[in-house]
Amino acid sequence: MYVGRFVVVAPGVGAYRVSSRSFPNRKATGREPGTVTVGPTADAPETDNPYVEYNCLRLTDNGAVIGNGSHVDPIAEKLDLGYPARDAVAEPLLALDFEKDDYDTPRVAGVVGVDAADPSTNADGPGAVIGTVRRDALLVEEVTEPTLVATYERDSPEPVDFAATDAAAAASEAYGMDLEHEVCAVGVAGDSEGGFETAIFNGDDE
Ligand SMILES: NC(=O)c1ncn([C@@H]2O[C@H](COP(=O)(O)O)[C@@H](O)[C@H]2O)c1NC=O
Repeated sequence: MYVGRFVVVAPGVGAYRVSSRSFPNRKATGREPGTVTVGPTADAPETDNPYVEYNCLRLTDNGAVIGNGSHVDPIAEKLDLGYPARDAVAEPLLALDFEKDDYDTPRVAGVVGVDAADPSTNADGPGAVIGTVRRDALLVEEVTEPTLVATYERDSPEPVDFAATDAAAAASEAYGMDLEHEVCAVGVAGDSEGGFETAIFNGDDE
């Protein structure tokens, strides 16, 4: 099955995977501390598609954000400002809406290390929030078990088997899920000092 990009979050751990039919020549790169960017590899054909290069992971003092586009940055900014995680996810998703491409591609996002409703406990974790905006819906919810939402087919949050508890395992487990056209994945998990660890998996031949 092809589901496109997807997020998995659970309390204290999360992963984001790029799967792509149209733009497979991409990788995830940690360009600066606390930020991971998806972008083209050196051999990728040029494109003017505005949706294929973006920050897919941002760490804040109030939670870690993952997602499939430019909404990741304003979600991180709102967490930094102390917004409840539910609102930090919902507002940018609603403002930016689904992508204006040939597929009305939904935006998907997850935050780990948060309380959904009370910003004063955001940094204490280990809660998680997942969200998506589609042409027909805005869905944002707190989760207590591993939950997946994808751009296509599996486009409402649903429980998923996900065993990883650290960042490296989360990235490789998401990359290895039996869903077509895997490209790269990132993982994030709370660490023992109240911060986050992150990992990137660009496939076995990186
Ligand atoms: N975030 C991404 O990595 C991403 N990659 C592709 N898209 C969009 O989704 C469309 C379909 O891409 P694909 O055939 O690879 O699933 C693309 O034309 C582009 O508008 C993306 N936008 C949202 O998922």
